[in-house]
Amino acid sequence: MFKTNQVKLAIAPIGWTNDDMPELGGEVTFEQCISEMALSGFTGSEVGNKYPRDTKVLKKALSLRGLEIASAWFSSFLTSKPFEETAGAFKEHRDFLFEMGAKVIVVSEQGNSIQGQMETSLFDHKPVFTENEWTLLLEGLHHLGDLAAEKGMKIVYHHHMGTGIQTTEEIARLMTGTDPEKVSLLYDTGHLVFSGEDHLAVLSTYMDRIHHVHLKDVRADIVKKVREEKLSFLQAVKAGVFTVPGDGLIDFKPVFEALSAAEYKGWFVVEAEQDPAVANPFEYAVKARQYIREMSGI
Ligand SMILES: O=C1C[C@@H](O)[C@H](O)[C@@H](O)C1=O
Ligand SMILES: [Co+2]
Repeated sequence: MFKTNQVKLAIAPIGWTNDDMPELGGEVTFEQCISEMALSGFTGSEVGNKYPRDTKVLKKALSLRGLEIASAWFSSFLTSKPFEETAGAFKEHRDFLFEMGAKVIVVSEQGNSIQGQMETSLFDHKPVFTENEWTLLLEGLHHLGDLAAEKGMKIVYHHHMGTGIQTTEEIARLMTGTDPEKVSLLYDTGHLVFSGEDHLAVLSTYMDRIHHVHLKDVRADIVKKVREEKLSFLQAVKAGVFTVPGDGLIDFKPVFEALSAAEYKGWFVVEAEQDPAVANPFEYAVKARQYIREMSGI
């Protein structure tokens, strides 16, 4: 299906230690995490809070295990703080990723976000941007795209539950309001399906803007529970709303077929945050690796 030199397969450390709730997997070491990633057959990783920030140290630890850095998350506050604050932090993050050899930078707007609030009902209190916030966001993203281009890199925008860019309509406004040369899209199956969006329609509509993919599956019974019990995003994660591809309700075959037909080039990142005390991350990484091989040939 895919040409093997055009796509690569990574896994995010969030299944081992969760940066949004560091108590989940707090006891798991950096070495255990990256060793298990390599042992389960992945060749890349995103960056977690236990990863050394010294690029020489990090490169050595990763190359010993045949791993590369695919990208890393960046929280922008374009709608809620002066642009200079986001720009300063972004440049530092960009330079770190550039040094690590990554080509794309994951950006998600966290102004007014409720994703980090433990008690806020996800489906009742999702932020909706005002016109002024839309302007700040779109202009700010163009500037971040320019800063990324200084290093030959791209920003890939991460739509996310509990933020101002979650639904199909919000993604559409973001895509039509930004220059494709400056702002690309990160496609995250789990967030779209959790939100109730048609993930295949989003994929086909924005295929030419998608330059990074997060592969996450969703447990249908937990989505129902989150809606009925008005849980927050973090409570949903703790309850097990996300899992690895092949373990939830999403059929990944059409996702891979569409991306392969469009000759997608870049990283696929398995990203399935759940409580490592309940879902052993190594076991789930092996399960994901096997399912992806069966579904895509990667
Ligand atoms: O890419 C991601 C990074 C996490 O911090 C986030 O909460 C998760 O859900 C996600 O998709
Ligand atoms: Co993601």
